[in-house]
Amino acid sequence: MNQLEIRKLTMKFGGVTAIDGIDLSVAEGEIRGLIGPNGAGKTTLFNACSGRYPITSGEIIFGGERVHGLKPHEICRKGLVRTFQHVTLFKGFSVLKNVMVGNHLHANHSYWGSLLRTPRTRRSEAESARRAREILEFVGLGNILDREAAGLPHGHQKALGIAIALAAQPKLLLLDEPCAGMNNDESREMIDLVRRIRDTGITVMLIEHDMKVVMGLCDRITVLSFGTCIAEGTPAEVRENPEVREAYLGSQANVA
Ligand SMILES: Nc1ncnc2c1ncn2[C@@H]1O[C@H](COP(=O)(O)OP(=O)(O)OP(=O)(O)O)[C@@H](O)[C@H]1O
Repeated sequence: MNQLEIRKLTMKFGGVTAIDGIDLSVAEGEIRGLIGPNGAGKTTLFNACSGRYPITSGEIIFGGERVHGLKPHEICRKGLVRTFQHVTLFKGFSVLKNVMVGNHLHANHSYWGSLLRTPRTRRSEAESARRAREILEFVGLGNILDREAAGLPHGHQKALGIAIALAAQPKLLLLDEPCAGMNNDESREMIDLVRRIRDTGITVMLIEHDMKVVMGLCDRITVLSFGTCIAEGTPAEVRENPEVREAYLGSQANVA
């Protein structure tokens, strides 16, 4: 079943058409890659799906429900959760606290409960800490719970960004360049993490410029160019597609 259906989506910024009538569907349980030369519209598509920017026209259907027009936190609560290319952490907080803040979205305590620290709130906070530990264990940061987020190496910051997103209990996770700026070892760990996330039943759509990562990790790939979808298929199909090769000619990226 398709979990995400984007129909005739158009996104305009003043005179610039960043997305021009795109149709795209993502099946439950797949890892989908979104690639394309600089300025193709990839980030704009993520921003549209997550409610960051209002859409100009078209529809975004998630789990059978229209989500365009909803606020970012409402979309997030429905299970469509994104990470950012540049990790946004609460720098002064510990690793654990960062994930607990992410958890808060689904926490089961009221404003007054938080203020008065009622027994129910304390139970709920303990549960939130337990879940945060579990998620951090899962992403490989279980041994640095008390470290301050600001001082973490790049690979760990990226993993923490994903842990925060996982705390929001996604059904579909949008990952913006998960391997950007990583060395080979960090990239390998990230690829393994994305696969394990999918194995827990979460669908993944990711933007990534590193073709080795995209081709090795994704079940299917959608290729954007100048705001339109020029190809979609398995990594092998996309690699052989002449239009895709043409779109990348002259750019630094190589559809290896
Ligand atoms: N907030 C905005 N205001 C004006 N123009 C924008 C805005 N966001 C994106 N654009 C324009 O929309 C087009 C698509 O940009 P977008 O960032 O989505 O591309 P991209 O495929 O993510 O590129 P990159 O790989 O370089 O990140 C570009 O021409 C960009 O300048």
